[in-house]
This record gives sequence, structure tokens and C-alpha cells, in this order.
Amino acid sequence: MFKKVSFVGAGSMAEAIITGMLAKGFLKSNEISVTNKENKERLERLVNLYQVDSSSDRGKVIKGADIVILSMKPKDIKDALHAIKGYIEPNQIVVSVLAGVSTDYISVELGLNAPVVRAMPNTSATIGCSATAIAGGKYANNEHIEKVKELFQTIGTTAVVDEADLHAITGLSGSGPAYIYYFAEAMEQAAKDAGINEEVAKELIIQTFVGAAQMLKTTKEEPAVLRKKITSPGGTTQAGVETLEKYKSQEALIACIKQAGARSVELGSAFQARSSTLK
Ligand SMILES: NC(=O)C1=CN([C@@H]2O[C@H](COP(=O)(O)OP(=O)(O)OC[C@H]3O[C@@H](n4cnc5c(N)ncnc54)[C@H](O)[C@@H]3O)[C@@H](O)[C@H]2O)C=CC1
Ligand SMILES: O=C(O)[C@@H]1CCC=N1
Repeated sequence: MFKKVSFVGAGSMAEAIITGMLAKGFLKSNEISVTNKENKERLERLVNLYQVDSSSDRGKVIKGADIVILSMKPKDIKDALHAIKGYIEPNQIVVSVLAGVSTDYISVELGLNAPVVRAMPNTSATIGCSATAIAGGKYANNEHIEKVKELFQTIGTTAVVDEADLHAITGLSGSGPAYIYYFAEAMEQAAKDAGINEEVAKELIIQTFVGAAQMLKTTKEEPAVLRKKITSPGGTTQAGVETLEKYKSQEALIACIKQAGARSVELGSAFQARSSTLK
């Protein structure tokens, strides 16, 4: 069991994970400790909403934690690592949810052989529905990975992957909910254009997403097979999908996911360059 989990960075991803862990009763509020950079309001928000412990004293936040979760933006990682490296205790697992930044970079900047594990969750963690990919760095053994898995299982499903795959996975399931919301926005606009009551449209759209996701999960049928079952020859679905094809929508979505993965590589390579100049 965990005694304490600490967050360095108190933004939306930290909040999503905290909400999920508390909702599952994985930890009590006072077993979660959070620190942030300058944004005091963010810290206050988390303290007021979730009664977690917080401090601007990084040593205090990190002390006694089983897991220290790094949850700042990639641009802030170097400063953050330098500010905490003096406080990391032996056997503490350092978990990074940052897009692109490698475990090697984190180990080099920390200057420690601490076990570093990367996790790529998504914001559905807020309601216990994240899809989290997990990869261990060179100092992380199976036991460390299992512990991190245990934590992230409280906020959804987990999959242990090779670190090299995390770039593509970040573009797929880390950013993934945003693509679904983008699609939902388009459906809302189409309903509005058709003069459908906003509340009615919202409910219909949400249930359409939930139902389709449940169909994929429950029937385990291929998406293309499920789609064909809806598509009557010469019917409405065919007319709709043909329009999607006219706009090359599938190509656009594939390019979108690849581009997001490529951005993760780009973010990561900037950090690789910096760490190797330090060696
Ligand atoms: N938002 C998302 O859907 C997902 C985000 N991520 C990753 O999570 C990380 C955080 O993303 P968000 O929570 O969306 O960002 P955010 O901007 O909401 O939060 C980042 C927080 O880190 C704090 N911070 C900056 N420098 C710091 C330092 N030196 N020490 C302590 N705290 C510091 C900032 O004050 C801010 O509150 C990013 O690296 C992102 O790649 C991963 C998966 C999904
Ligand atoms: O947009 C980003 O960079 C982060 C990583 C995955 C989701 N959000």
C-alpha cells in the first residue's frame, strides 16, 4: 500500500489524477501532497477542493512519498528537476507524465540512479476512465513498474509498453480525448444548424458516443464491421460517410495522430540534446 503520493506541478493533469485516486479511495486527502511553481491560486484550488496537503517547500512535499509525480509542462522540467534533486529519497519512484521527455533525460538531470517511470494518462482520469500507457526507465525494475501500474489503475486502464512507443501513444491516447471532443463539437454545430434544441442535442450526442464506445468494448467487433451494420445501402449513413470520404476525413485523422506523435518526438529531442551536453 502507499503511504504518500506527491505531485510536483499542480495543473490539470495533476488534478485529474488526484480526483481519480480520491474517488477510488486509493489514498486519503492527507496522503497526497502537492507543490507548484508560482501559481499559488492553483495550489489553493487543489487544497480547497480536495483537502490535499500543499507547500511551496519541495523538500516537505517530497519527504516520505512512495511516488513523486512530475506533472509540469516539458519546458519547465529542467528547473523542476534541479529544484527537487536534493530531496529525492532512496527507493522513491519518480513518475513523469510529461509528453516527450525521456527517462534518461530525467535521470541525467537528477544525477541519481532513482527509478524513473513514465506514464501517459489522459484527462479522463478525472472520472476513473483514463487509458494510461506505462514505461520504465533503465533504473526501474518490475516491482517499480507494478507499483506505478497499481496507482494508475485507480484512474482507469493501464498498459505497460516500451518507452520508444510512448511518442506514438501520446499522439493516440494522451491527446486522444481532444479528437473525440473535436468531433462532438462538430456534431453540436450540425445539430444547431438543423435547429435542434441544444439540451436535447447534447444528450443525444453524448449517448451516441457512450453507446458506440460500449459497443466497441462489449462486442469486440472491428469498428469497420460495426460501421457496416449501420450503413444501409443507399441510406442516410452511406450518404454521410461518403461525405466524410469526400473530405478525406480518415486520412486527416491518421495525419492528426501521426503529427501529435511527431510533436512528442520533437519535444523529446530538445531535451535529449540538452542532457547530452551536460554529460
Ligand atoms: N493535459 C493533458 O491532457 C495531459 C497532459 N500530460 C502532460 O502533463 C503535463 C502537465 O500538463 P497540464 O497539467 O495540462 O499542464 P498545466 O499547465 O495545467 O500544469 C502544469 C503545472 O506545473 C507547474 N510548474 C511549472 N514549473 C514548475 C516547477 N519548476 N515546479 C513545480 N511546478 C511547476 C505550473 O505552475 C502548472 O501549475 C505536461 O507535461 C503534459 O505533457 C500528459 C497526458 C495528458
Ligand atoms: O498536448 C499535450 O502536449 C499533452 C500531452 C498529451 C495530452 N496533452
